Amino acid sequence: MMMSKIVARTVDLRSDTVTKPTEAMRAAMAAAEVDDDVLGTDPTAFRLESEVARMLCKEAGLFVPSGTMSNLISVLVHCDIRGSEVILGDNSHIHIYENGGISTIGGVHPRPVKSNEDGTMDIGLIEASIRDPRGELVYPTTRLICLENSHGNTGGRCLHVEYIDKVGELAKKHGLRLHIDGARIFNASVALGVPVDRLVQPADSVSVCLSKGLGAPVGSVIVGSKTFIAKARRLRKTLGGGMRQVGFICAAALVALRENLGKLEHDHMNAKALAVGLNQIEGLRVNAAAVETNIIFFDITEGSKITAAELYKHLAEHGVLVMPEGPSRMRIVLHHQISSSDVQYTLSCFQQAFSGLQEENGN
Ligand SMILES: Cc1ncc(COP(=O)(O)O)c(C=O)c1O
Ligand SMILES: C[C@@H](O)[C@H](N)C(=O)O
Repeated sequence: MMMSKIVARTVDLRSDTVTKPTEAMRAAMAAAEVDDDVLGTDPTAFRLESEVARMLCKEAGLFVPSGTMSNLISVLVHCDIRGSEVILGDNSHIHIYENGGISTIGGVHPRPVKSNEDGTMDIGLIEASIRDPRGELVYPTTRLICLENSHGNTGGRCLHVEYIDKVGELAKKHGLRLHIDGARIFNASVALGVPVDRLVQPADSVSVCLSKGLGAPVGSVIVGSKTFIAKARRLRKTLGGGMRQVGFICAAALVALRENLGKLEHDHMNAKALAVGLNQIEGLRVNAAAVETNIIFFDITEGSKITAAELYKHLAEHGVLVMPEGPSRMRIVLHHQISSSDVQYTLSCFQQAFSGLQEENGN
């Protein structure tokens, strides 16, 4: 009878969304002061919204159940007139991983521009994509530009403050708004050594995920002007995102902000160490130099006798969980619940897979 292997250790590298609440978060949740957030009287939600707005130097904040909803609300508030169009990266999370919600729910037309390998879009291409108002009889109307920082699908690359400033100037020149999908904005801030408020200074709105690298169990906060946030609050209710005693989950997010912001740099160091180690394994290809934050994409190279399926199975059997991204491509995301020892263990599992499995395949 085939005995299933007892997994001695689990190293969950699928995403930074997989973290479990810490004891401090659980204690804060249990003790949270709560009230009805739809009626605007949950004191812990207000504390979290105020803290995130303060950190990003924006007038106000709004707690939202997910990053997807925070992006949807932000785009729909900025593009509240029929026929609106948003310029965004063709490899951005909003364009790829949010079910086209801005169009299917919001009726907003996407105007995708090529996402470069560093997560940027060429400024010239952005400007060339802005609709000429003289063609308003036939064209959609450009109203918004969306950036993503750090940029998930290009491997957690950071958009530099000079670039964001230039896009902000372009938006202002053309009377457009700028939204930043800042699901991992704190990762970018730490990696660049730029204060987070400076990094988002030109943005009219930012969505910040607390449930990613910061390790909160749930939630995002949108920040922007008081007027913008008032409209966002109403749209949140329309979308069913207005919840009652959210103070329970906001309390955990406050702990995450307090306790985990300082751990992001260690996540980045772990990611770099793992990327360098993986790149030394024959049969794997990693652009270790491009690993700036907590995300690693790697490919199984041509000629490697090991398939992605075999590697995935071998890793899973040893408790290492990664995210398949294609026939020969996978993703690893580091977070505060991955230790340096986990990194070494993971590397040894990869090394064993390539040496062990390739022997099995008669290499
Ligand atoms: C860059 C980026 N934006 C937005 C989201 C959406 O966040 P959520 O999963 O909370 O909807 C994610 C991932 O989940 C993301 O990686
Ligand atoms: C896959 C994507 O939706 C998610 N934000 C992640 O990075 O895991």
